Amino acid sequence: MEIDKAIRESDDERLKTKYKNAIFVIRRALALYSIEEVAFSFNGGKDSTVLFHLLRAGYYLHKEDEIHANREGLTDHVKFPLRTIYFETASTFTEINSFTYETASTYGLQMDIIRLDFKSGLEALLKANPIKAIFLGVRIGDPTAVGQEQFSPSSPGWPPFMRVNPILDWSYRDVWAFLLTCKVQYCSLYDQGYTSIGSIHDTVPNDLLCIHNPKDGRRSFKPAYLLPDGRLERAGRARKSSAPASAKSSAVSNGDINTVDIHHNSLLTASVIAVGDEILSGTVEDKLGASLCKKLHAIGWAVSRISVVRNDIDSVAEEVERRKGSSDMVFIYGAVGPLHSDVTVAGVAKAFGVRTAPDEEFEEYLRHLIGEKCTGDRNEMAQLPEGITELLHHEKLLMPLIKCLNVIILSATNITELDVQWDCLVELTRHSSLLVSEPFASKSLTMTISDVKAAQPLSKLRLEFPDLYIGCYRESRNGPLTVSLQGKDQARTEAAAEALCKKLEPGALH
Ligand SMILES: Cc1cc2nc3c(=O)[nH]c(=O)nc-3n(C[C@H](O)[C@H](O)[C@H](O)COP(=O)(O)O)c2cc1C
Ligand SMILES: Nc1ncnc2c1ncn2[C@@H]1O[C@H](COP(=O)(O)OP(=O)(O)OP(=O)(O)O)[C@@H](O)[C@H]1O
Ligand SMILES: [Mg+2]
Repeated sequence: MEIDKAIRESDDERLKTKYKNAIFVIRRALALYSIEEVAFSFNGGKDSTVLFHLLRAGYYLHKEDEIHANREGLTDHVKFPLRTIYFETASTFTEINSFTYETASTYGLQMDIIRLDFKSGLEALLKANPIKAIFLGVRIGDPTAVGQEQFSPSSPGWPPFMRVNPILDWSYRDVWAFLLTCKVQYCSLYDQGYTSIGSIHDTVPNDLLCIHNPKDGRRSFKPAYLLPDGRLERAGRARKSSAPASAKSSAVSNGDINTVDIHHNSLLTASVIAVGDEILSGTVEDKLGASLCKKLHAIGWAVSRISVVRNDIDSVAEEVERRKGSSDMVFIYGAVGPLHSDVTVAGVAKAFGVRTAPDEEFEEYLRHLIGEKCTGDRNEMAQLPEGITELLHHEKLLMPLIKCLNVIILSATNITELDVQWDCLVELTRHSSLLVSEPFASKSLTMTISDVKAAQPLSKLRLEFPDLYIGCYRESRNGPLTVSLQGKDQARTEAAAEALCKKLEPGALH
């Protein structure tokens, strides 16, 4: 079997391991389900092309075992019997379409072309066929991989089947190592700078592969397998899902996968998460949370929640998962480092459903900082969430800041370190408008009247100024009551202060 032979003859040990594991998953599925009960979801993309050849190899090996044939007994051209499903839409690239059809004809695939959306199409397919498991070319780092394992039942609300993901743990580099080692055909778009292919409406060649010809000013693109950093595979794709709370996601073709075009007029919200058993036991007092709130407020951000969680991956993951969806930005600190209790980075990875993987760039920084003690694969600190991490460098920082989509991991352990990291962050994100927001216009009034007397005028004020935040606090039960008025419009805050003064009896204001 030519695929199996090509991998066996290769000296790429990593590829061999990935291949072996994927074949194991495929053979496991073929042992669990009959051929009529499995299907292969093929869309002509690079990942499904890899999966297709793995399935051919896996099926061949499975068959070989099943009939106890010697190698001569089975020819290389064992017919591929898996039902293959292709969801075709009007917005599919013609190159993808023709590659899919050509592959089907070359290998004699029994292909079902479905022209419905995924869910309805799968419902119809399952009604008409006894399918129990579907092979997919989903990889960790794909947005759709969140929470998936090699065998994952379909989501609630979807028709029931097992999703089988043999290449879930493959990296971008592994995919290209496989396609090139096995010398198999792939869709021509990948030779034109496309690195991940969606619909014609949301996909462009990856700018990181762009070459400018200085003579005629023309742009051309290098092939996909030359992309130096696989984490930027989706840089040619428009961002869709998981946009932060009030951020308007935008198509990105500038190579920065994490760029988010924040809508300036809306109120931006942040969550702050501290990680530390010692804070929860009262051994250590958390000062960073309050400082971060002050800093965020000063640049016009509203902090919607500050929480403290235990040094435990699941506790961190659970909190980050909740906050990353409800806030525009999440700031997390504590438990960053190489100790057993330093679980923040892993927790963030888990919240995004990605694994942690060694980051060469980060490792280089660590090497400078801690020298040779920091060795390749044993260096836990160099493991960062794969596919979603951006390192923010600043000359004043010994280590770059870690940004995972809308979560910023701060390594500061005290106020002085936090001040430095914060200033660098603000400076770094100034031009990308990441943190830019209208500052708050605030006004404070101190009143000497009782809460009972203040209640009614304040209630009325709230109805008149629903666009403002009206807060009250007192430093002691018998002391004065401070009313704070905050909004994004100076004139409105002034007007509210004036309106409140009018509502109060003379002398009530301090
Ligand atoms: C065979 C197959 C099975 C799928 N099963 C699920 C599922 O169980 N749950 C789910 O949320 N999405 C499921 N999807 C949808 C994908 O997760 C995802 O939305 C789609 O592949 C993304 O394509 P897009 O980037 O073009 O939107 C399935 C898709 C296919 C093709
Ligand atoms: N239109 C479709 N028809 C059939 N299967 C699909 C379709 N879209 C996605 N899939 C399944 O989902 C998997 C993941 O899709 P994804 O777009 O991430 O990968 P790909 O298309 O194979 O490669 P690329 O990342 O280069 O686009 C595919 O490998 C395939 O199994
Ligand atoms: Mg694709």
